Amino acid sequence: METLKKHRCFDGQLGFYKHDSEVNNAPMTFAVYMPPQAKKKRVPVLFYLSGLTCTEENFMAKAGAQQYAAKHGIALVSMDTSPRDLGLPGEEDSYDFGAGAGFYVNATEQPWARYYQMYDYVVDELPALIFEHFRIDKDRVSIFGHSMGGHGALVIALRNPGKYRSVSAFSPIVAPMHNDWGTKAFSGYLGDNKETWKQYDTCELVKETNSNIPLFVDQGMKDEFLTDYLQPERLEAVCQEQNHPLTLRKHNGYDHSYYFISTFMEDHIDYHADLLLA
Ligand SMILES: N[C@@H](CCC(=O)N[C@@H](CSC=O)C(=O)NCC(=O)O)C(=O)O
Repeated sequence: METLKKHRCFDGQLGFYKHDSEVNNAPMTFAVYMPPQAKKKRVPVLFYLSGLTCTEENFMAKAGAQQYAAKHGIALVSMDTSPRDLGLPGEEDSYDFGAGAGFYVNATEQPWARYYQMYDYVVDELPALIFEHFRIDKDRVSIFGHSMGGHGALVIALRNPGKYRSVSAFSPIVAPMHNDWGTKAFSGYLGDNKETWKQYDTCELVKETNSNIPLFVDQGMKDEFLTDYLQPERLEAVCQEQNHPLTLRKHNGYDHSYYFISTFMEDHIDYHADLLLA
């Protein structure tokens, strides 16, 4: 693991790192914020999954989360949204597929399958690396994310009952099987058999999961992607039908940006802190 840069931040330390990912067969970058409490003891950790086009830095630079993580004594981890610079055909052609758009799936289609194993990366490989190198309590782990990363966080929590203490999302893509972002990604990474897509679709998983983990979601009602890509009404309907616990807060006037995310970041960190520090 190579340290790229470090910054003191709210009396803790924010570091940017690079390592050779075994599951992705490629170098990956990630960031870790260690709160001041970690100087003396192991701390819980909150993983953040970013949206389309993001690297690990968007969240650390724009979300304003470190001040709340420092207050509660929680570590934050963010990671790049895909491997990069692989030279694959089409890798850089669009913002919603290939580099910056891994969709947190394990690709099965060529040429992506060898490199785009982002589900396994987030669920297994990166946590193992983090637990080895940082003073973190591996039994107190939560997850959240934004947009494509909100989709990733919800899917990962629903598919891994007991692994995460809590999950939340800003403006998540809750039904990728039913919009152009999701169908483009899933057909490219997973192929045409839609049965294989269901394991990565939050609304489908709510019907099947053994997990009863509550879903905490914030959505801006002036979000430019609301109707065509985010479709929170689908999550509302399926959670009601399945009696799955959901808190969906709708915020008038807010868009899809990090201005929205930073506005409600304190609520999300407080929510996770309640469960991580219980
Ligand atoms: N049209 C834009 C789309 C990219 C975009 O809006 N990305 C969002 C996430 S969208 C869903 O996953 C984002 O978080 N951007 C980074 C940021 O710092 O705001 C484009 O072409 O870039």
